[in-house]
Amino acid sequence: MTIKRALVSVSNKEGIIPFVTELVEQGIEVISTGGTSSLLQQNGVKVTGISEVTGFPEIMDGRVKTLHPNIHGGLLAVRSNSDHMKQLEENSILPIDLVVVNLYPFKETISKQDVTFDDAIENIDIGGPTMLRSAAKNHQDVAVVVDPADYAEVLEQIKSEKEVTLATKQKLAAKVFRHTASYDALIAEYLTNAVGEEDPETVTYTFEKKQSLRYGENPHQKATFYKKPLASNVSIAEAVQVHGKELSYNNIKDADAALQIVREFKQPAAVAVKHMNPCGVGTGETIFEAFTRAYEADPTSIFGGIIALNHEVDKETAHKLHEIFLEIVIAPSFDEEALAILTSKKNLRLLTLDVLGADKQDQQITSIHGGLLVQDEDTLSFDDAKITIPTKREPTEQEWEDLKLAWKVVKHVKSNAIVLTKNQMTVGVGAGQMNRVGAAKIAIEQAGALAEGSAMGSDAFFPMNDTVEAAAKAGVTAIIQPGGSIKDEDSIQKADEYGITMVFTGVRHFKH
Ligand SMILES: NC(=O)c1ncn([C@@H]2O[C@H](COP(=O)(O)O)[C@@H](O)[C@H]2O)c1NC=O
Repeated sequence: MTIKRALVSVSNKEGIIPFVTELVEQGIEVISTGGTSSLLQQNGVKVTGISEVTGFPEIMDGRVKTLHPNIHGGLLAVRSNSDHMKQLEENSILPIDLVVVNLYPFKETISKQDVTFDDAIENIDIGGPTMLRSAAKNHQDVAVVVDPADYAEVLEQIKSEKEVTLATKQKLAAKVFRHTASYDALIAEYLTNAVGEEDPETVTYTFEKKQSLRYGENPHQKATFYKKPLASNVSIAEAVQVHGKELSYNNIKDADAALQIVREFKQPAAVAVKHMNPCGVGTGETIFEAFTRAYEADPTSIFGGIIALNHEVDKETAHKLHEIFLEIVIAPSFDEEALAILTSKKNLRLLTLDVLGADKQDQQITSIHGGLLVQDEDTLSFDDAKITIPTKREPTEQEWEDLKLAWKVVKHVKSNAIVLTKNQMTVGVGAGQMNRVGAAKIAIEQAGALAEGSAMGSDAFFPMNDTVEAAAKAGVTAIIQPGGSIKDEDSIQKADEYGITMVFTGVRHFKH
């Protein structure tokens, strides 16, 4: 169907002048609203003002300008329905065949630091989505363009065929409903937060495509990486890749895990992650010291690992990183020499991110088959107020340091989790076991001789005293765990028997 009349009303005016100029050159009548029409006319493009069509002025600061039967009748009439066409005629309404609309910048408005509630509300577009929806519903007869990136294709078709193909109109309509749904989702989220509704009856999250991925967890799985529209937290989605191969699906998940761990530390810290679990965590006076410890924690598992560091990478650290095969190094920055050293590895992915930036309390969304689970993120770290020491012996200063490290790390290890630490590094990590003593045995075995004099962290309480027994036999001298088992007394007695000091945190850190 030949395109004879178009309606153009855009907030993002990028590319609109040449596009509409060409539409007019194709003999199309263009109707336009206030700001859009002024811009076009100033640039010599002849358009019909919206009020000439509606017979109404634009009122209430633009709240009502296109919301009129002369517009929506022209958009919604089914051209093959003789009744619809008769009604158009009876009411002197002319059909509109092409709609070019993009919306008030709600996302950009709410991302401003000093945005007021009134400002946000005023940037909720009403007339725009209404036209988009009318046109998209009637896409068989009407072409609808919401994204300036589609101007070229639409123009090309109009120039060669005087119309837009049904296939393109269908594609554009689907894009419109994705767009309006996403637009409304952001408004819903903003208002839901504003009124403090914590358990809404429906959730409508929206995410924007960050990149297509070559494949998912395995090569036969398709995958895409989507990000939140507004960056509020320190996220791998906001990291800048300065070198190396494209990130893979597994890289993104592992880097996210590494980031969450390294953010636990203010002093220089390095984290090596494999398959979502830390295989080595080290802290130190310098980032070199920290990374050396993270490496020595488990020189085998770090191979092919993801490294997150919370301070700038210097030359010395870069040399050390360069010696190993790694997938990713993520840090706040790399100094010039470090960058020169690390970029000599063609495939090594280097990412920069303000690792220690501020985070908002966020929600964690996990998908299951047929549903979603939503919870607050586990942001609790060390809660001094809940700490008790039920054993006879209290930790020494050194033991406290080791215990705190074990507690910070074990929180990020898949349950059941046991972590052994000693002198600012992890020496054993037992992850994802179906029983706690099994996780302890793995951590102890990995630590070998380093288990002697180490501290043990457990993500949840000990249901029996067998883990304390295993720890004692390996030479562990201090334990930190939530407490709260009905058999706590057995574990306390066992610890006292071996002279082990035990700290109860009163907080559990399951991670499934
Ligand atoms: N209220 C209405 O009737 C209405 N009709 C179109 N708009 C929006 O007004 C904007 C364009 O305005 P202008 O052409 O005045 O710059 C577009 O983003 C469009 O989506 C409207 N504004 C908001 O609701």
